[in-house]
Amino acid sequence: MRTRPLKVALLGCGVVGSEVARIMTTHADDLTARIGAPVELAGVAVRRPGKVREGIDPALITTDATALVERDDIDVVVEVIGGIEPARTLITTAFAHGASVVSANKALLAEDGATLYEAAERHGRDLYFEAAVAGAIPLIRPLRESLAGDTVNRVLGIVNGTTNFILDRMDTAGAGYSEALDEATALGYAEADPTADVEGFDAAAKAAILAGIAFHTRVRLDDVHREGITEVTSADLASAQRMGCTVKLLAICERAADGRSVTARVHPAMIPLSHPLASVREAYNAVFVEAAAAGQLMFYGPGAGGSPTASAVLGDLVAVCRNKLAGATGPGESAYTRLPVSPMGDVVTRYHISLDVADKPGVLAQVAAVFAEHGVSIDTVRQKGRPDGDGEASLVVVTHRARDAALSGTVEALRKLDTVRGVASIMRVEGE
Ligand SMILES: NC(=O)C1=CN([C@@H]2O[C@H](COP(=O)(O)OP(=O)(O)OC[C@H]3O[C@@H](n4cnc5c(N)ncnc54)[C@H](OP(=O)(O)O)[C@@H]3O)[C@@H](O)[C@H]2O)C=CC1
Ligand SMILES: N[C@@H](CC=O)C(=O)O
Repeated sequence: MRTRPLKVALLGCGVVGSEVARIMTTHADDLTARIGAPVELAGVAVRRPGKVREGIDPALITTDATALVERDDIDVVVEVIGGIEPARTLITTAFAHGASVVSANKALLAEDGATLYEAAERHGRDLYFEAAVAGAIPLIRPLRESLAGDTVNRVLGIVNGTTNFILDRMDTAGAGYSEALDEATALGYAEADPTADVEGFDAAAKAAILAGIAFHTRVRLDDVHREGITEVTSADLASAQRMGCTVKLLAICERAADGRSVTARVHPAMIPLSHPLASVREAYNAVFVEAAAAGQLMFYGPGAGGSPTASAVLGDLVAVCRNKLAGATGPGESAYTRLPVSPMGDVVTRYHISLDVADKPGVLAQVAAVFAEHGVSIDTVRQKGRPDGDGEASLVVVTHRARDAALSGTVEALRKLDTVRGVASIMRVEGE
């Protein structure tokens, strides 16, 4: 057992960072035993130095994060500031000054992971980021290490706790959208700017990271088709219930059948209540991984919040410290293939479309003809006249599997029909 402690610089002491610091203190002996050397918190960089931070020696607090990562005695930098800058520069500076890095920063990894991977490799340091995807759930390491000998074909799941919490509250408790978002924010699930959650940016960043690692290629945030939950209404949830479904924000990353391209997308989708993802409640996440030899694997657990995320950070910290003592580094950048990312139009799935139409003879045939012209086959149709007798009816069409581009063409043509007064909602149907 080495007695000289490994020194850790903590960048950020908010929801996640404060829990990392707490566990480092309360579990110091266990961490020492697992690593083979003590770990010491050598400095904590924050924006507001005057804020009271329970359990943290005020002498460790600094607002000069750059000076902290430039210290030559720092062994590991834990970056839990978030955002692109200054996080990116601080991480690359840390590598240059001899430290390995543990980060929870999915936004940065999805935006510019290549720069970080390259800097880590050039300086012979570790970059670990288990906490960046799906909170406490071990997912990055299984993909990077356990499944390294297999071929992953699909990754599908719920990877954003905030939006799952909101949809769950709206669906099961009849809560309003804003009320549920406020609750998720108070519980520490939401990003500093919750737009990242509700508009799907956070899930898209995670999808980019997952697709990159799963398919050994490079997928950036801009490559991921993204739709958030801001347009999901209680009418959508009620419609889903009538179909024996619920609505979830899904991240879906797929390798094409010929193995020559990939797709990555994030959008709300209806899934049957019998599907395991339908019972993922509150801020929990769940991810299915389908691999050629392993078959289907499911990963489930708390997807957000200070303590679950700190668990993943601490797991990485132990691994990185062990590597450091062994004079080694863990698995690095795995983007050894260059698979193109296909556009959303190439995705094939099913759709649930709600239309407001004129309630008169021939309308159904007219609508059906538009679907047929675009090669989109209809599975079921449900028409309901309005009780207020305003001459309009609600028409719900569920399609068979079709290309997204064909569905977009269909909807565009439907909007041009005089008898179609409006397209109330379009939602993909997954998991059947
Ligand atoms: N919350 C969660 O459930 C999860 C979060 N993450 C990721 O973890 C990271 C941190 O998230 P979270 O803890 O929720 O965020 P918070 O906003 O709660 O904390 C951010 C921390 O960073 C500090 N900070 C911000 N800017 C600077 C700067 N320029 N220099 C020094 N310190 C700075 C803040 O200081 P101050 O305290 O003074 O304001 C604060 O302590 C993000 O990348 C997030 O995406 C990942 C998984 C789950
Ligand atoms: N805001 C994120 C936090 C964890 O990554 C979420 O809600 O999932």
